[in-house]
Amino acid sequence: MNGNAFTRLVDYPTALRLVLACAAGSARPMTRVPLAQATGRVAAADILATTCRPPADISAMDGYAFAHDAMAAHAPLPVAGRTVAGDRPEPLAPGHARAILTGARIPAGADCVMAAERMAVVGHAVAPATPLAARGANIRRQGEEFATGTRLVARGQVLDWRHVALLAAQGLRDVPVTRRPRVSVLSNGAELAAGAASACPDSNAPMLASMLGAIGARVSTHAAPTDDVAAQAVHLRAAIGGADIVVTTGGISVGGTDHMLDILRDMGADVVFRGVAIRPGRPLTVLELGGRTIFCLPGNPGAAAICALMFVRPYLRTVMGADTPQPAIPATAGFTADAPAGVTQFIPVTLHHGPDGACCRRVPTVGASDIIAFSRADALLAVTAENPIRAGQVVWGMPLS
Ligand SMILES: Nc1nc2c(c(=O)[nH]1)N[C@H]1C(S)=C(S)[C@@H](COP(=O)(O)OP(=O)(O)OC[C@H]3O[C@@H](n4cnc5c(N)ncnc54)[C@H](O)[C@@H]3O)O[C@H]1N2
Ligand code: MOO
Repeated sequence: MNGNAFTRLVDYPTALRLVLACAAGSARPMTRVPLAQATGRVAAADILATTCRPPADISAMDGYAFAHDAMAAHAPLPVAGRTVAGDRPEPLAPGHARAILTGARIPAGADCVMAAERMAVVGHAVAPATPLAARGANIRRQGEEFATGTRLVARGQVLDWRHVALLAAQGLRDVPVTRRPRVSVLSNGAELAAGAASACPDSNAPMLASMLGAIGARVSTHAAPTDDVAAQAVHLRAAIGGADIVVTTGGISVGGTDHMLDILRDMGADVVFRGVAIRPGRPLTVLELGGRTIFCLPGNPGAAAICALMFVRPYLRTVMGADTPQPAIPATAGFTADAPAGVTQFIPVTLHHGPDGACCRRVPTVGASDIIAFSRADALLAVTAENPIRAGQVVWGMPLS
């Protein structure tokens, strides 16, 4: 044992608040990316419409445009020309109709469109075959969808196909986004050395690279496959160099080979908190060093996953400027669960379609070392002594992917 015992655990809400406070001081600078690469990136500025939509009055139908009064009084009207999408049409000659296609600008002088299948063609003229449509019918008015100056995308929006469509329709080719934070992931422990007597493949680094890369981080992975303090310090320094954020796993508990905290303290890091009242994941320790936040996650893969999901992921979203919260999914609990006093317990669940909407079932887990439970689960639930889960109650699942 060493002098790094978990003497003052912070509770989960406090730990999350402290982590997000660290993130608040390190907002990312801006860059521009082509729309095709914008999915998952965070808008770095509000984007306002430079043109309204539709940009002019346009036809909603393939058919005929005409002046309502003229058609009411003098049908059939002779057809003069055709207007298609992309044209700038000549004004309509008085007393005439114009063949028009969907999306085409309405010629000046026309104030009504009827679909072709509702019109009778009489020689070179057209007349309604059904009751005459109302004045203004089948015309999409200029700006009816949005006006010039409308905010199309808010700063902090996580971009997806919906925003890509909107921005592309404005003729934009790229979009201002926050830069991707560089995250160094470092796995610690002599058991990770290929030649170890009882070698343990490193699953934490690939897991974290996958999880954090998926939300936009640029992740590099490092290994300190040793329990030697000096050697671990060398690997840690290499991981810190060039990174905005460092995430280590292993070597953060109180065992004789758990050196991360001592090494970081020797480097001058300030401890933000040491240990959180969560299960699994209690050893999570967060420090700040030279403007970087350093997350020391427990080595147990299940515990490392929970700490990354519940702390590193929201931290990165905040650093990237995302202001939309991670969506949570409501579901009816199909089970009962309690937690000990003073602890937030995270339990994996599956989500199903039930008779009254989504319902969830508990996934069996052997605890912090478990790596298969998450692959069978869809979401995590938080349980406390004050907020136990009772069968039939609506709970909010935090998605795992
Ligand atoms: N006396 C105490 N012992 C422990 C405590 C405690 O409070 N007092 N806390 C326990 C808890 S909770 C956890 S979680 C673990 C965390 O310990 P460490 O963060 O120091 O992790 P290690 O001991 O290095 O490794 C734990 C476990 O995970 C495996 N591991 C490590 N790295 C990887 C990796 N990259 N890929 C896959 N698996 C990895 C490692 O082989 C160990 O089996 O401490 C408890 N002990
Ligand atoms: O809290 Mo540890 O992370 O359970 O095994």
